[in-house]
Amino acid sequence: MADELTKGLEGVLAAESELSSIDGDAGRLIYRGYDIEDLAAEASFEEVLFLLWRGHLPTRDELDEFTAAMADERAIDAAVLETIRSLAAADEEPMAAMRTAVSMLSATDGDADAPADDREAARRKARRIVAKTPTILAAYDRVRQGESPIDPDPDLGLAANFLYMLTGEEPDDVAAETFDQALILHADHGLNASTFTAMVVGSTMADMYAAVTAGVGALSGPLHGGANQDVMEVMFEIDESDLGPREWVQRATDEGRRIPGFGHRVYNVKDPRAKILQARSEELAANGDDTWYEITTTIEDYLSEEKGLVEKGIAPNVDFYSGSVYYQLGIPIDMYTPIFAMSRTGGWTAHVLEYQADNRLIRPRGRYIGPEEREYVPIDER
Ligand SMILES: CC(=O)SCCNC(=O)CCNC(=O)[C@H](O)C(C)(C)COP(=O)(O)OP(=O)(O)OC[C@H]1O[C@@H](n2cnc3c(N)ncnc32)[C@H](O)[C@@H]1OP(=O)(O)O
Ligand SMILES: O=C([O-])CC(=O)C(=O)O
Repeated sequence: MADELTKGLEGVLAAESELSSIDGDAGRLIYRGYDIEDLAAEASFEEVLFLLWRGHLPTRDELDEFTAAMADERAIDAAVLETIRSLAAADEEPMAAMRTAVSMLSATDGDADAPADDREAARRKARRIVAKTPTILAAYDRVRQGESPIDPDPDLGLAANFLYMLTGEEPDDVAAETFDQALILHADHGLNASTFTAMVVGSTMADMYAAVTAGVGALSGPLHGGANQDVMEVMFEIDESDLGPREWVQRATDEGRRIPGFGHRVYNVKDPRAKILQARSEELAANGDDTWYEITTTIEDYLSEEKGLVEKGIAPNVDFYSGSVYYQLGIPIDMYTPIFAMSRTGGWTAHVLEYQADNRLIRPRGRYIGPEEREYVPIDER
């Protein structure tokens, strides 16, 4: 047995998957063979979910049926709504509220008692989780602002319906398309930390709710999904500072501060999703306030030209430009990571379904470096 320790499991091959592939040197991401750029330009989030779960792009009829079935599952139980109210009253972080509410969904799932190897029941649970998560998040945001939750509109796609439930107004085409594209871009990304977490839980043949709840927890950290909110916080800090963006980043990097939204375990070049989100951010800025777009590009230019970080492979990741896109869509900052999670539920569930179909318990080992042998001393003699 190899005894080499690979800290952070970097580069360790732990599973085979047909779902997504990343070329970290070329900056390329594909879902089941389709380039992310094509999917972002042409597909809808529902089409991508269908692709991830079923393995092929849907026909028009398949997509219509699938979209309607997803829309049918959007409503959440009154007890879940009650819990959302209590969490909002306690001023819980939205990611923590999401974690609790997603876990609670199993209580009213008609398939809750199905064994984990019931593949069809697992698929239905996956669909329900992805359909209900936007309803949970929109309700949470409204309730904490003293507003009533808005019932889902089955005539709207998942992305547009989320914005509608969040704001009470049907989004215009630009907002709906931009948001749909953001969901596509975040849906899957190989064995990232939260997907791997969900897979580890799934590999015990625990159910889909257990796996996704664990995934939400893993995504919440600032080294992973939490970075998109931190990017926006940095931009506010810069906007309020006496320093310009270049001077601010210079000081921050001189102090050894990590710049959120930069660096990635797999990409050695700019993340292809960051390029697409940058273009959307630029478009939105051209028709509104360009403050945030300007700050992000200035930071990127500085880190590239002055620090050579981008050339060293510490380049913008997906979180760097999503913040300014969401901000320009009027979405509250602490909802950015939950939105990431809302999209990634698609990837988590797809990986759990795929892994469980040919399951083996995931159980690595750790090297023990504690004392070899010590004599137990009774408590009163210590
Ligand atoms: C959706 C996602 O999860 S994408 C990632 C979102 N997270 C962020 O944006 C947070 C900021 N980025 C980071 O902390 C890291 O780049 C991670 C966690 C994403 C990747 O981490 P790892 O692959 O473990 O790289 P590691 O932490 O070992 O960093 C390697 C080197 O790059 C430097 N580095 C990495 N990220 C950054 C950054 N954002 N700013 C400045 N320097 C950085 C490190 O200081 C380190 O330098 P050193 O070798 O001189 O000590
Ligand atoms: O892949 C990773 O390590 C991080 C991640 O989830 C992403 O970039 O979407």
